[in-house]
Amino acid sequence: AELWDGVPLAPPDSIFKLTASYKADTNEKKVNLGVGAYRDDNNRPWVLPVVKKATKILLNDENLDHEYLPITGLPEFTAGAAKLILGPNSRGITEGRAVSVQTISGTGANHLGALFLSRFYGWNGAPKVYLSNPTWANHHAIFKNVGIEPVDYPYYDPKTIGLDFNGFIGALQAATPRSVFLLHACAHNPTGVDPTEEQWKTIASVMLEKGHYAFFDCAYQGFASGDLDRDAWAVRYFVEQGVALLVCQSFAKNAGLYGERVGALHVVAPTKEAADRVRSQLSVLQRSEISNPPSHGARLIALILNNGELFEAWKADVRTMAGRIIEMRKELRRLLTDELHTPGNWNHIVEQIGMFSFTGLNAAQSKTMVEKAHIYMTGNGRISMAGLNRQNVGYVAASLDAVVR
Ligand SMILES: Cc1[nH+]cc(COP(=O)(O)O)c(CN[C@@H](CCC(=O)O)C(=O)O)c1O
Repeated sequence: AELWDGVPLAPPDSIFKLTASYKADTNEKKVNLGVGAYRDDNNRPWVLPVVKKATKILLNDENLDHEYLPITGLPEFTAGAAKLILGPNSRGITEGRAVSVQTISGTGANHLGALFLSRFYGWNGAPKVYLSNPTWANHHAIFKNVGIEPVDYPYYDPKTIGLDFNGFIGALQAATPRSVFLLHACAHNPTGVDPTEEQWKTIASVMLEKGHYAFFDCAYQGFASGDLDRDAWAVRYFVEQGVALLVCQSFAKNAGLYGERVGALHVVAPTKEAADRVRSQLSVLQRSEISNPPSHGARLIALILNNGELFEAWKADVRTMAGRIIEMRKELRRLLTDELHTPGNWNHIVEQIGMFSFTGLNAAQSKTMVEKAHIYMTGNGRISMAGLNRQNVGYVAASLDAVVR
């Protein structure tokens, strides 16, 4: 047999394939509503003004070197990142129970968290993780890669194009005690449907009662409401309530640092002594995989998080991005409802929050949007609202109207 004969041909990743197809498309009407990456009103990637400021500061820093970072990353980055998501006065931080490790963006945090659980969590039988149905395209592969079997929990209700809250709670109650549930902290991907604060409180109380573990994935802090603290509410509430948890954090979207791969994993342990042991094992795992993380993006975020003026400027930039997306939600819903009188109810376009909208289009309709209208979107009906702008929103609305009629 030839070397690698046993290697099967894997299918291309759905989201990255969409981006490649969009780039290859020569039709001047093409619109990219695929990858969850922010674009300004001229459909250009947006380098946040605050990131430009921080970059200049770095470039003028005579002492800047290219030495290794510690295995757990740049300390002024991880400390700032922990405060950002857990809250500046979090008991997890003040009691020394929060373990923070800089990772290769949000994906790296998901991976390291999953790898750690696969090795050290007290599993009831075969390792498994409950993932929302639907969830981010990459979640299943991340957990399978470390030997944790993904299992779906009900999350989205196609009838209401909203949250299947009863199904979700039912799954929490039916699962064996101390099961691991992945929770989207805010701006659920792909549905844009988040639990209300009241619903989060019920979810937390059932998880406490059952001893479940909350594996939070937070890739869009600031993108849902435009307010960094509001979007961290669920995570902070769960820490306060004493739910066992970890949080995966990404700065790809809210800082526009997609390709710099800036993220962190925060594990909140029950005691400081446990935290020290968890940190030591996370370091062993990180060392064998990447040894230590890249410095550039972490330095930018550390400057922004630890300098009052830059932090305020960043909050303004986050509000700009969230604000433009919310404007596009309103405009798309207005066109469909008031101008085109498109069949169906389109209120979910404005009720959903964050980067994405789950349109309710089925696979065939989504396919038609790509093939006929050159509007690139995922097969599950998800559109990235950041791909909309004043120039193309009319064309997208007309195309949506055509496929649903
Ligand atoms: C829920 C979630 N978690 C983690 C990540 C990882 O992000 P990063 O920090 O870059 O590793 C993403 C990005 N998902 C959007 C971007 C492309 C991708 O799939 O990755 C998306 O769904 O379009 C998420 O949507």
